[in-house]
Amino acid sequence: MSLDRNAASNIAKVLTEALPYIQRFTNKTIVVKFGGNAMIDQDLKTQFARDIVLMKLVGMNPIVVHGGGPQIGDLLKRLQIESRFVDGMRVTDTATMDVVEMVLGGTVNKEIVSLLNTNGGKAVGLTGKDGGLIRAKKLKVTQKSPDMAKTEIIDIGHVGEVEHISTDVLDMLVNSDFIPVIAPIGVGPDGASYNINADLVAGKVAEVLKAEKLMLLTNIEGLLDKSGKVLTGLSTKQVDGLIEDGTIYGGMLPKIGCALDAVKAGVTSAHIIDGRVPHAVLLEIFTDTGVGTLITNKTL
Ligand SMILES: Nc1ncnc2c1ncn2[C@@H]1O[C@H](COP(=O)(O)OP(=O)(O)O)[C@@H](O)[C@H]1O
Ligand SMILES: CC(=O)N[C@@H](CCC(=O)OP(=O)(O)O)C(=O)O
Repeated sequence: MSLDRNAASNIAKVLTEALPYIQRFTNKTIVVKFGGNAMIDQDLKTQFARDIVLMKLVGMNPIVVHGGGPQIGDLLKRLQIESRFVDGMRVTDTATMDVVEMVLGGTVNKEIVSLLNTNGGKAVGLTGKDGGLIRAKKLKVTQKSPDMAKTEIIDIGHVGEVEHISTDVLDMLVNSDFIPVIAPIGVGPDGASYNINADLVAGKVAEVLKAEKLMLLTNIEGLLDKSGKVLTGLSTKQVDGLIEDGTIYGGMLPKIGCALDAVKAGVTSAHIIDGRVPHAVLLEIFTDTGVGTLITNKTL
């Protein structure tokens, strides 16, 4: 392919305009969570892969953590296994855990690895079991009793929370110019598998790697208020209020929770952005004001 002089000149202009942003983020770790809901369109997936490869080629260190909730849901349906969620977490019995491991560690992880590789990257896929990457323990979920008189612990099965992230395998891959692609499956001390919400894994990975940015790509413009306006720059107290009055519910609960935790733990900024927008990742990096919902320690 060869470009005419005008087109080449436009590209040169765009590239030089990108230079300050590239310099700002060179050698910085950027954790990108690719949500299952943002993963449904083939063109978007390819654009996502090209964005990540470009980030790597210009010297940033992208780490991909992926979800796959809708993809797990599809296979469960085909197998006629019922599924339900509590506070954004899938209740995971043993049969469901097998499906989760198959879909996240198998189909979805390998599809993203393959897309990154066919677009010029060097990606390696991992679950939390590989290299002891994610040590997990059972997540305890509490709920108010129907009469609201007491708080009860409810059992949602093989759902985990991150206890420890081992950076050894990630450091090794990043130092050899690989792009790690992480499926959110944790391992207990006895080798048991745990299903972990992908946002929570992305947040913890960003924390332990002291990432510059945590980007959570989803299927909505950002955190919205009741009238549908994108909210940004929120304090912890404001977020608590929005949870209490029901503005934040379901899958947005772990997302906002891990964004706040990551920033409190030293990640410079966390962003909830619309993965349905073409090149959402690059738009975030190359825009001063950012897109979607931004959380920084200035706002907490
Ligand atoms: N206040 C809110 N603003 C935006 N989305 C919200 C809000 N509260 C709940 N949600 C829901 O959270 C969803 C995003 O979470 P989820 O479906 O788990 O996405 P992902 O698969 O990307 O992790 C949105 O599509 C929306 O239905
Ligand atoms: C415990 C729990 O809910 N785990 C999630 C893991 C996948 C995920 O988080 O996928 P998204 O990012 O696409 O929602 C699940 O089973 O759906």
